[in-house]
Amino acid sequence: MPSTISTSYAITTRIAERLAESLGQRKFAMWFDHSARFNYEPADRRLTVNVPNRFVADWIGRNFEQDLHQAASSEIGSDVELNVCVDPECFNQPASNQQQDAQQTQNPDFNAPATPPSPQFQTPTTHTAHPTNAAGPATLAPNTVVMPRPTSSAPAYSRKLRHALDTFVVGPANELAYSAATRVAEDDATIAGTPLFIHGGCGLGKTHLLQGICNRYRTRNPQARVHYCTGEQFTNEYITAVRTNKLDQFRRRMRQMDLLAVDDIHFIANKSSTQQEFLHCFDHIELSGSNVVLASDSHPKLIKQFTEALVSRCVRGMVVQIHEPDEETRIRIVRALADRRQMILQPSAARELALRADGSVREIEGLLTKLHAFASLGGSRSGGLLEPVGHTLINRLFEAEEKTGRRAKPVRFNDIVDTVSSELQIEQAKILGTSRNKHIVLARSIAIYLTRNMTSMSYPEIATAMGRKTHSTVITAAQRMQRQIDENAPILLPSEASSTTPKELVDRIKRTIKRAPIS
Ligand SMILES: Nc1ncnc2c1ncn2[C@@H]1O[C@H](COP(=O)(O)OP(=O)(O)OP(=O)(O)O)[C@@H](O)[C@H]1O
Repeated sequence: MPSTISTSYAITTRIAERLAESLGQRKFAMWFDHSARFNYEPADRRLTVNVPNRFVADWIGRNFEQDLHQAASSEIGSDVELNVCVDPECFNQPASNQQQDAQQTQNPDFNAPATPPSPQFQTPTTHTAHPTNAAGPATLAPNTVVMPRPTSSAPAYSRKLRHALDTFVVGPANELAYSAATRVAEDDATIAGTPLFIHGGCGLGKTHLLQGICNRYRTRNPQARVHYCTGEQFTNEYITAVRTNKLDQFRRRMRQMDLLAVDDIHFIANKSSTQQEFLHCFDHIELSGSNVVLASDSHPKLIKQFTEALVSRCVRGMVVQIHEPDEETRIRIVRALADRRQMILQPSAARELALRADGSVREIEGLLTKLHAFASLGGSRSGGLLEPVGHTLINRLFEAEEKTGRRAKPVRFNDIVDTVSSELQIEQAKILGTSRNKHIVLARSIAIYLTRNMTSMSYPEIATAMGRKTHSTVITAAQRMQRQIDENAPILLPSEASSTTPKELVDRIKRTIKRAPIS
């Protein structure tokens, strides 16, 4: 059994337990025990609740959305996407089919070349009121409804898209993406029919922008047909349509959209038939002057197994990247996210958190959730209630995280130079020196770029650490590295057998630095 399935199983069990605790056993038993099936997908931080009919979906959506969110985010440590899906079949499946079902999610495309639909879509799905271990026979536990099960149906009730453009904090790293998003959302006639492709690392706000676009578009055009889904949901909807002989309906619906937003579009990369379907849909929408907005973790040209046709459609529109936010933006993001949780942070605490949290905004979110819990656990009334959270509490949180090994100590300049030196097999003295050899210059630029991104050091401080009198060369090096990452032209290093790209190289070194044992 793939470990992700058992992990997901364990997580959904705990989420259900938390939910039962917060709702009370009676309410939980009434609405979830026999009529809900949970599936958590860690990669997407998405919790799907499968229910047998629309009535239950609506009820759960209206009455328990907050509790579900609360239960899931306290378990995961950050907010999750929540879907409530009607899937009657899910409640007819014998328990023995569950493992098969779970394994079949690993199948990348339901109708990979020239094969009939895979059994995934012929096998009836399972229901049991109790948690079932995907690895073996059902184990019964009262009042818990958990079963890791893939989502194979389109969400019938998708909770209201929660992100708005107004709550997006804009800074140099994301202003281009934000401005493009605003133009699409406001139906700017000069870009009608021009697709928008937003790409960037994990947790940097792509979903936020896509949902924000849909929400604003809908507010401005209440009659408009707007559809937001992930690449995975698009795939599932398509597969379901094929399986149920409703392909025509699916096509009509998708192709008539005024705005189609597909998040994590890379999900369809290795699925040839889904890609083809999406391409036709894309063409129809574009030709009618409507809008397609896509998001992915990479530039379209770098998504492996994207067909040439799809890449060309994507790149002829607006392709914009979101970068990791700079220090000032991060501080504003910390404040905005704290506001969302009704937490009051002292200014120095917001700064401290912004400096110590990792690159992604999701990381900041996770820390705020923990901070909130930490404050309550400590018996303090701060952390969202009455007293502002200060520096001390944040230091205590980080100390606790370091002790339990959940967080490495802050990265230091020397750690970075050390790692760059051993990864690229270039002596530290050379990295800190003035040689213009192109590989040494690259190593130096990477070290500077990562120091700027992974530590709180300012450019003048980095210059001093590098033994430079002024910081202008340090800024140039960081900018050059950013340019190389954006262009991402392959490079061949003497220390490597095959070529790599600057992004891959920088990400790899970053991961090594993060994995380094706490010294
Ligand atoms: N600039 C920002 N302003 C306010 N909130 C932000 C910003 N960037 C990210 N966030 C918040 O951080 C969280 C993660 O963002 P989001 O889910 O949009 O990231 P993502 O780029 O789609 O990540 P992934 O690729 O992992 O799906 C969300 O709660 C989002 O609201």
